[in-house]
Amino acid sequence: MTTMLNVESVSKRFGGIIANSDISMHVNQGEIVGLIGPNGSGKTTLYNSIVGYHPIDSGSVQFEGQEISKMLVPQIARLGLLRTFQQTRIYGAMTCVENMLISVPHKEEGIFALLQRHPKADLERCDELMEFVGLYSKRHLMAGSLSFGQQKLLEFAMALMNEPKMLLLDEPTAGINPTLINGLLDRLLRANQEFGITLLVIEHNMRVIMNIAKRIYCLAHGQLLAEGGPNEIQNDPRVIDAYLGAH
Ligand SMILES: Nc1ncnc2c1ncn2[C@@H]1O[C@H](COP(=O)(O)OP(=O)(O)OP(=O)(O)O)[C@@H](O)[C@H]1O
Repeated sequence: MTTMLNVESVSKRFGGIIANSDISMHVNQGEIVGLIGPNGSGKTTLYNSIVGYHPIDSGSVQFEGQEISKMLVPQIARLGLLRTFQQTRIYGAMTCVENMLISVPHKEEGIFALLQRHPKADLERCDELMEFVGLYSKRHLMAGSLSFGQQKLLEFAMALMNEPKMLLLDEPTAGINPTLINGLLDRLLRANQEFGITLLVIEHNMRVIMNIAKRIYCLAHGQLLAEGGPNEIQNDPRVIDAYLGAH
């Protein structure tokens, strides 16, 4: 198995708060791996450290064997490693198609040039992905008129526009109704199987993460608490304690 993402002894503090302490983990090519932990355990900080949102204090992050811990977000994105956010980041006053088109970082062109030019390949890919996430009939509607769950699907499609090799998803199902959750889960699995995209998924919904991830890492108080298969993790007394202790 080829290691796609390798995180070695990563630490990050904010003033007196140790958000990540000596975290090591890896994700193999083609895997879906879960990242869980109570609120404030350091999951989002770890994502930000991986994709270059802030410098890490110590440790190493490698993507496909290349050290990326000193690189900036756009450089890392160009290598094919992207993250999504807990809160959707779409422009409500633009159509779904326009949101899709501006999500592709184009050759230093301004947003207006990009919207006028509509590269054909991008438009075709946009249509395919709108179909893929089930939003084709809504593609010319303002993104702000979509339900929250549909906006999450749009955001997922926007990430796919960049043809990532690996996506870090931050609570993809948060705030979505159960019917749409199943639809989103199905899309995540298909993106993994059909497009070959490796996934690391932060998720508070245990049913979801236990269903899609083959391996799960659990953080608590900024440290790696446990790693294992869904059953192992579900029955690990340290994980149970961390969650019970957090409520
Ligand atoms: N920019 C920042 N400045 C100061 N403290 C921060 C910053 N970002 C995160 N922290 C702190 O680091 C710790 C870990 O936070 P983080 O957001 O990574 O946890 P999380 O596991 O993602 O939580 P949640 O599940 O609630 O999103 C928390 O104590 C948080 O307050």
